Amino acid sequence: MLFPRRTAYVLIALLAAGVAEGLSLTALLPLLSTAVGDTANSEVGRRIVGGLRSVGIEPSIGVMLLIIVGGMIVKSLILLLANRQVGYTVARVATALRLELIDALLASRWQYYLRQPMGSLANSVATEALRAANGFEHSVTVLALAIQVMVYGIVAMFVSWQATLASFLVGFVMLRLLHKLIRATRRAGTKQTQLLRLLLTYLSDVLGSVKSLKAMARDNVADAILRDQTRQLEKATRREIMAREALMALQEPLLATIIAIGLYLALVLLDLSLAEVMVMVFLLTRLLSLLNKTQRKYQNLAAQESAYWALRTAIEEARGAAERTTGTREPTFQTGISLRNIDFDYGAKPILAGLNLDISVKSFTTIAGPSGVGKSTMLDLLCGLAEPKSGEILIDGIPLREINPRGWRRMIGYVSQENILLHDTILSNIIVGAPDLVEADAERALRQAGAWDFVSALPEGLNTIVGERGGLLSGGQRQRIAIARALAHQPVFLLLDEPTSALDPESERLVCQTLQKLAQDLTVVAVSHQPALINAADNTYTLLNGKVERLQRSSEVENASDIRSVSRKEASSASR
Ligand SMILES: Nc1ncnc2c1ncn2[C@@H]1O[C@H](COP(=O)(O)OP(=O)(O)OP(=O)(O)O)[C@@H](O)[C@H]1O
Repeated sequence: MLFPRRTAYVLIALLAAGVAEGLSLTALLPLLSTAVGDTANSEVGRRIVGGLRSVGIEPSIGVMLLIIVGGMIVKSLILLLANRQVGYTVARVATALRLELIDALLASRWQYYLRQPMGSLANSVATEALRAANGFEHSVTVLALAIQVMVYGIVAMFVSWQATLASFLVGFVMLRLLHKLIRATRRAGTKQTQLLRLLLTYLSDVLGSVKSLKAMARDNVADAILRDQTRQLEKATRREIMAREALMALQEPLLATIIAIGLYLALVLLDLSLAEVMVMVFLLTRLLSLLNKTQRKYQNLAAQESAYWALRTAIEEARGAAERTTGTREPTFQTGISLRNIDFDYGAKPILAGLNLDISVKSFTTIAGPSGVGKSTMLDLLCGLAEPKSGEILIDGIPLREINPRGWRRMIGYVSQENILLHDTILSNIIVGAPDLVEADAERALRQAGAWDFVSALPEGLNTIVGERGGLLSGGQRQRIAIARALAHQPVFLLLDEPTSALDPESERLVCQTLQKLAQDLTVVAVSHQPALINAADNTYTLLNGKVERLQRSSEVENASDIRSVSRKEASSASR
C-alpha cells in the first residue's frame, strides 16, 4: 500500500463525510412525514421525532430542513478537505514512483543498465508514473464511494430492510452482468501499457539516429514502423473507450428496471406509507447510482492499473540487479594499479584472458588495439563498472572488490567514447553531479582541456546552451568539454576512451600536452589509436587476444596502422 497514513486519513475523512450525509438524510423521513401529515404511520419517523424531542429540539419543518442542509454542508466541507488530500497524495505517488525507478536504475549494475532502452525509461517516468498515480486516485475514489454506498444502505435499512436487501441483491446482479466490460477495459489498458513502452523505446532510438537515416532518405522506414505501432495503440484505446461507453449506456436502463422493481415491491407488496416510499425512492436511486459510479471508477482503475504494475516490475527488476557494494575499505592511490590474470567475457564471448598489467601512479599509459578487442571493457574494469570473471584488480595492493566502489570512483576522471552532453549550459555540463564545484573549477578544467579559448569567445561564454546531446557544438568542442568535465573535480586517476578522435591536430597537440603535464601529478590511462597521443605517453600497450603487449618504441609511431602492424607482429611472434 502506498502512503498508508495519508490513505488512512483520506478514508477516515471520507467516512466522516458519509456519516454526516447519512445523518442529515435521517431527517428526510420525518420531514416528509410531517409535510404529508402521516407521522402516525411511520415507525421510523416516530422514533426520529422522539429522539429529536428528547434532546430538546422541536422537529418542525424548518428544523428538519436545517438539519438536512447543515449535514450536507458539513459533508461537502469534509469532502473538500479529503479530495484536496487525495490530489496532493496523487502528486506524491507519481513523484515517489519516478524517484524509486530512477534511483533503482542508477544503483543497478552497469551491464543491466546498458540493456535498458532509454525510451522505455522515459515512458515509465512520464506516462506510466502518471497513469499509475491516476490509478491510485481511482482506487481511493472506489473505496470512498463504497463507504458512501454502505452509509446509504444503512440509512435505507432503517426505512425498509426488505426493499434495501432486494435492491442490493439486484445491484449485485447488475454489477456482475457488467463485469465483462471491466475485464475488457483491463485488457485494453494492459495492451496500451505494452504498446506505449514499445513505441517510446523505438521512437527514442529512431530520433537518436535520425541524422544518418534522413541523410540517406531512409527515415520513411522508421515512419512506417512508428505508424504501425501508433495504429495499434489507437485500436487498444478505442477498445477501452468502447467498453467505457457501453458500461455507461447499459447502466441507465438497468438502473431504471431496478428502481421500477423497488417501487413495485414497496407500493404493492410491502404496503409502505407514502413518506416512506418517497424516501425509499430517493435513497435507492441515490444508492444505485452510487453503485454505478463506483463501478465506473473501478473501470477507470482497471484501465490504469497495468501502468502501476509495469512500473513496479521495472523497479523490482532494477533493484534485483543492484550493484553489489560489498567493498567497504576507503581507497588510497599511492603506488599504482595492477591487473592480475584477468579473465572477462560477455556471456559466450571471451574478451580478456589471463591479462596482466601494472600501471604505476603519476604515469601516462595508452592502450591501442583493433576495434572490438576489449579496450573500453578494460577501462570499465578499472573503474569497477565491470567485474572480472577471475583474477584480481589491485589498487595499492588491495583487491578492488574490498574497496568502497563509490569512494574509488570519486577519485576517477572518465571521458567516454561517445561525448553526449546534457541539453544545458557548458557550465552545468562540467559541474554536473558535483554540487561542491564552482565556476572557477569549470574555468580551470576548460583551460586544461584546451577549450577555454573557444568557450570564452562565445557570446554567452560558460552559460552557452549546448543543445540536445551537445548538438550545437562541433565534435571536437564536445570532446574537449567532456575532458573538462572529467578534470573539474581534480581526479587522481584519469581514464579516457579515444579522447582526441574528433580533434584537429592543433587541439590534439594541446590535449596531449595537458595530459603529459597532468601525468606529473596524477595517473592517466587513455585508449587511443592516435599517434600523437601514443607518442605523448610514457607507456603504450596493445591489446590483442585478451592480453596486453608492451609496445617497444624504437622510433616515434607515425600512424595508427603502424601500431596495429607492430602489435600483430609482436602477437604472432609471441604465439610462435
Ligand atoms: N555490454 C556488452 N554486452 C555484450 N557484448 C559487449 C558489450 N560491450 C561490448 N561487447 C563486445 O565486447 C567486445 C569488446 O568491446 P569493447 O567496447 O571493449 O571494444 P573496444 O576495443 O573498445 O572497441 P572499439 O575500439 O571499437 O571501441 C566487442 O566485440 C563488443 O561487441
